[in-house]
Amino acid sequence: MPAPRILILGATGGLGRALQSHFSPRFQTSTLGRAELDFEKPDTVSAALAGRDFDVLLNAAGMTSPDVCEVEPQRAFLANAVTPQVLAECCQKRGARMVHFSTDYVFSGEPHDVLTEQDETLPVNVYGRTKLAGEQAVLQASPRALVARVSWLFGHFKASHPDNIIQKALQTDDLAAVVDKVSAPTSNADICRWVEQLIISHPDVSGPLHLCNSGIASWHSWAEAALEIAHRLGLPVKTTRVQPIPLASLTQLKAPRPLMTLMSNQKLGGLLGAEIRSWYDALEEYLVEKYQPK
Ligand SMILES: NC(=O)C1=CN([C@@H]2O[C@H](COP(=O)(O)OP(=O)(O)OC[C@H]3O[C@@H](n4cnc5c(N)ncnc54)[C@H](OP(=O)(O)O)[C@@H]3O)[C@@H](O)[C@H]2O)C=CC1
Ligand SMILES: Cc1cn([C@H]2C[C@H](O)[C@@H](COP(=O)(O)OP(=O)(O)O[C@H]3O[C@@H](C)C(=O)[C@@H](O)[C@H]3O)O2)c(=O)[nH]c1=O
Repeated sequence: MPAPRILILGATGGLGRALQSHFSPRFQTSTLGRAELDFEKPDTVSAALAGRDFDVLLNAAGMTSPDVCEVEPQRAFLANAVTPQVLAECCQKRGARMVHFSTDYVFSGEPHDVLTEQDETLPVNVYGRTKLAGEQAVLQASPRALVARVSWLFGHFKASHPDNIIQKALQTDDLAAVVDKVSAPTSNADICRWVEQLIISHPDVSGPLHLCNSGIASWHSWAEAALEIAHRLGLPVKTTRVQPIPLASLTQLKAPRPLMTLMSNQKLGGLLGAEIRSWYDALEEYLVEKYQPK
């Protein structure tokens, strides 16, 4: 079978840039940016895809700030649900496979065991509701699509919580992070490797699939882990200790956040035939690459 041609949407974002960087040296890859396809204009999708040759469409674009989605629900619905649906319809028509990225925020956050692909979804904010609507619309339009739910991303192309806390700790020892919110931090680089294996070795896998590193973290333990690693790497952080605070104390947030969204990666591990490494190991690798490049 010839190598699939890959079209990446959202290639200016954190995950999209990682996908572009991973796939472009290995596969024939192209991208469509906001100037060519505005996700708030679903009626332009068909024209934007015309003349594009691809076998796999990776959709990492969308309105990703829960707080912006909360105050712009119609725009969020267009970007996160309607346009993905039209993309899926186009993929289905041309026999292409769509990999659509979704989120742990489709779950309610109520106390629960680790969440499997079969567990009930019940988002608590507009972002989660529009992402869930997108999942359902994509799978209805293209049953062979893969809905890749990811959580708490980190990596080279966009600063996230560990980068922010390290930057703060270089200035001050007065740090706080939320302790009662848990999930699995996940490496963008690992997601790229998993997606490549899923595309090449599992062309028939479809439906929701949880793509996350192993282990559990709170925003607090994730922060302290990042600081301990940074300290070990010789960065002059002023502390490795972070004050634990409740999510309820972040009164500036416009969208409610779910508390417990830890997803099971058992199905992913079974498909790949390998243990999925822990978020801690993946975070350590990322910080070594960032602060001690070879
Ligand atoms: N970051 C995280 O922790 C998590 C992310 N996810 C999901 O993973 C995926 C990738 O997230 P992430 O990389 O963080 O996202 P980013 O916010 O970093 O990137 C979003 C991408 O979408 C594009 N985009 C946004 N609005 C539009 C629009 N109207 N038209 C065209 N393009 C648009 C952006 O383009 P531009 O540069 O032009 O703005 C950018 O390329 C998303 O589906 C997200 O829901 C799920 C769970 C956690
Ligand atoms: C981690 C953290 C964030 N914050 C603040 C910073 C920011 O304004 C706000 C939200 O932080 P974050 O952006 O990290 O969290 P959030 O917007 O909830 O991030 C989400 O992104 C979307 C795309 C997802 O799908 C989720 O899985 C999740 O990763 O909370 C704190 O005050 N303390 C903390 O410990």
